[in-house]
Amino acid sequence: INNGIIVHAFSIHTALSSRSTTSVSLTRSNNPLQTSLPSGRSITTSSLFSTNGNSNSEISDDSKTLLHHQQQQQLDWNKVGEQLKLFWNMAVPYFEESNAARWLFAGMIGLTLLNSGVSVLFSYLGKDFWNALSAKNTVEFYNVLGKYVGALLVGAPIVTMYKFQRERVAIHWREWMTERTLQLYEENRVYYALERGRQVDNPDQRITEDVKSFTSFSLQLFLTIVTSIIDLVSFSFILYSIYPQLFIAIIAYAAFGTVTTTWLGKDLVRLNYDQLTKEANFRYSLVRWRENAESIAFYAGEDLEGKVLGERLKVVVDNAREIIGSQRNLEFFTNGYRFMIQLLPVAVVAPRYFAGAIELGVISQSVGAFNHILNDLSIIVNQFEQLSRFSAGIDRLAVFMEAMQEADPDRSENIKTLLKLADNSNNNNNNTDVSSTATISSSNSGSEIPEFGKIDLVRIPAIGSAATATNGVHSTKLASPILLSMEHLDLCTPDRKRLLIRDLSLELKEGENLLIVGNSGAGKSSLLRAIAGLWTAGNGQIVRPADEDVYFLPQRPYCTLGSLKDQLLYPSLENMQKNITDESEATVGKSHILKQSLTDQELLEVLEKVDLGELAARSGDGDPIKGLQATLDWSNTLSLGEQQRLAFGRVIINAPRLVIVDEATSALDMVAEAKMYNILRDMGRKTLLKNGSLTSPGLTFVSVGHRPSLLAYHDKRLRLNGEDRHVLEDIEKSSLDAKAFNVSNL
Ligand SMILES: Nc1ncnc2c1ncn2[C@@H]1O[C@H](COP(=O)(O)OP(=O)(O)OP(=O)(O)O)[C@@H](O)[C@H]1O
Repeated sequence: INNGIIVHAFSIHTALSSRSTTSVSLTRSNNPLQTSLPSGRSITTSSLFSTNGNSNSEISDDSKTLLHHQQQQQLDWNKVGEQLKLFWNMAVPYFEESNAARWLFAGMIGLTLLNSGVSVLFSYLGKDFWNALSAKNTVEFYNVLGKYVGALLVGAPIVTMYKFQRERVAIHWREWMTERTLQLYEENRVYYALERGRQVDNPDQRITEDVKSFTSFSLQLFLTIVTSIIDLVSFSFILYSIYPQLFIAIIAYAAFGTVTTTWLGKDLVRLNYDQLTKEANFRYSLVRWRENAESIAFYAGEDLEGKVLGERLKVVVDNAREIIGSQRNLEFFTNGYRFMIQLLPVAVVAPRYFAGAIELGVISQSVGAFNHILNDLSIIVNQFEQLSRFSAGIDRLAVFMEAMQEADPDRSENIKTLLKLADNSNNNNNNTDVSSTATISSSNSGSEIPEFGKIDLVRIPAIGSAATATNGVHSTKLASPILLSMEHLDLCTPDRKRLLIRDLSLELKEGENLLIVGNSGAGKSSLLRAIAGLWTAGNGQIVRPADEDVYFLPQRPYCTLGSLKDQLLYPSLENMQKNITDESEATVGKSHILKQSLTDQELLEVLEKVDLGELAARSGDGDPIKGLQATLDWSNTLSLGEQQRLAFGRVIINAPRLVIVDEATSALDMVAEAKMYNILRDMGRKTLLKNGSLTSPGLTFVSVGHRPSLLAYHDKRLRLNGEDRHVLEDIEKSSLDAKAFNVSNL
């Protein structure tokens, strides 16, 4: 049918020519080289005829904020101003900050102007071409043909470079914006706050797809508007000079098209927004399945997983069906609207042609000019679907930016400065002084406990002035200083609905190791989260060493993507130990700089100490040094016990002052557990210096655990019994031998 309409348009063209004119094909392209043909050109109509396959169709999940925004996702003209402001705030920082951006952009504008110039040039050449042809003026025909070829040689590279430059800007902008967003996401543990606070769905999707479509479509839209304005001015002159009445016809037709399209497509914005979310939910289920493949296989849970996936797929497909239904309704109109463009100007001008007032070339030129102008005036008609997706994308990005800002209250209050300041506030979470940390935003609904505020977390700067650092051990003649203290600590869950610990005060000197025990759910791990600064809801104060001096050993160690060596150094980076003075220090923060420089041989000794001596050789097919560089899927390759021992190896390498151990030996037998704790205790031993003074212990640890055997390695025990009941007591070493393995002792 589509072709039929084109053929029909052809025959009209042929009929217009009183002499036998050659038929030419109709093209729809934004390529100005083609616009001289008596056909419709369109920068934008091509998108209407594309398959509308949503290339950026993904994203995810469910949250209150999301629902709220979805409800707002109707095409609402009052919202347009708000959206424009959001767009401006997110787009401007790039051009204000990056010099390269301004140059690239200027190049693109220059090429856009040239591109439009080529359009106009070909419009005139086209007119002459058709006139010569219809007049059978051979000399003039070959003359125009020659000019045509010359113009092609100049025009073709311009058109090519114009597109290339546009893509260059899009990639550069995307890189800049993704880096900024990632920086905001990782700073001050915002990624953790967002995850726990469940403020936004699928940040991964927002950082990848939403940023990408934001930058590329913004440019496309901008260029469409610029070329439309240039076209409008240049072709209006042409058209007006041909026949002023055509001008009035165009304005009326474009206004009619815009109003009708907006009305027909009003549901598409919301549907596109939903589609992004639903696609991502579907994809996320598959990722979760992959990540938990073994557990699901043990449970034989594939039926259930398959059912969940099937349900999510159905939701995706149902929404997609609604979208194509809406698109169909919209396209009934837009396709007809577009084909009318071919006929309308010819119908208006034809009587003058039949009367002999104008030549065929003038008709051809008027069709071209009419098409240009109408397309310029019909941006909304032609781009409606893309605009609706773009609008949904702007909203998703803005919600994300706002959530990142809320997750870290010290940040600037508006998106524009947020994006700009991201660079300057780099790594401020690694300050050693008192600093606020990521706040878990609460949903602020339900029964919050009103009197609780924020726990004050004080990070003591690393020793350096009062005592001398020597390989992670410092000496002092004074009594051991306090390493960890809590004062009147009240700890709530992040939603502030439950009080887990009330009025806890304790002091832990260097070298004094603390064991935290209590029933499941009593708040043991939560207390560790508060020490880490992950949970801040409550009252009171926690004083502890700076981030670079604290190391956390969770029950399930995280294995990073990378080599065996990367696993050992984690979270330090390999090159950090080699060159800590270069610019990398500025970008990765102190806690990622190793305090000691270790050779591969020394790393192998560390593996030996944690009973993983053969792991390197095994991974390197017999060559342990090669094994250190081996990259495997470590979390699925190593057993949990091996991963836990590897984590103790990390402690040796990272040489912290305070280690927080959260059931980190749960997968080990008693002998291995003893070995790991003895490593920690050895690192904590005081040594006698030549001047007669004792060094302070190099390492202190706080453990959470259920096993009675753990008592032997600790000096104090904190028993949490829920809410305001807790007991802190010294562990009597003398009484341990007999009771150590008696469960009731805990
Ligand atoms: N993000 C959260 N929001 C609200 N409540 C939470 C959150 N995370 C954990 N909790 C609740 O806080 C309580 C304390 O959890 P925590 O992990 O500290 O227990 P635990 O004493 O370490 O238990 P276990 O010995 O089983 O590991 C639990 O009841 C848990 O359900």
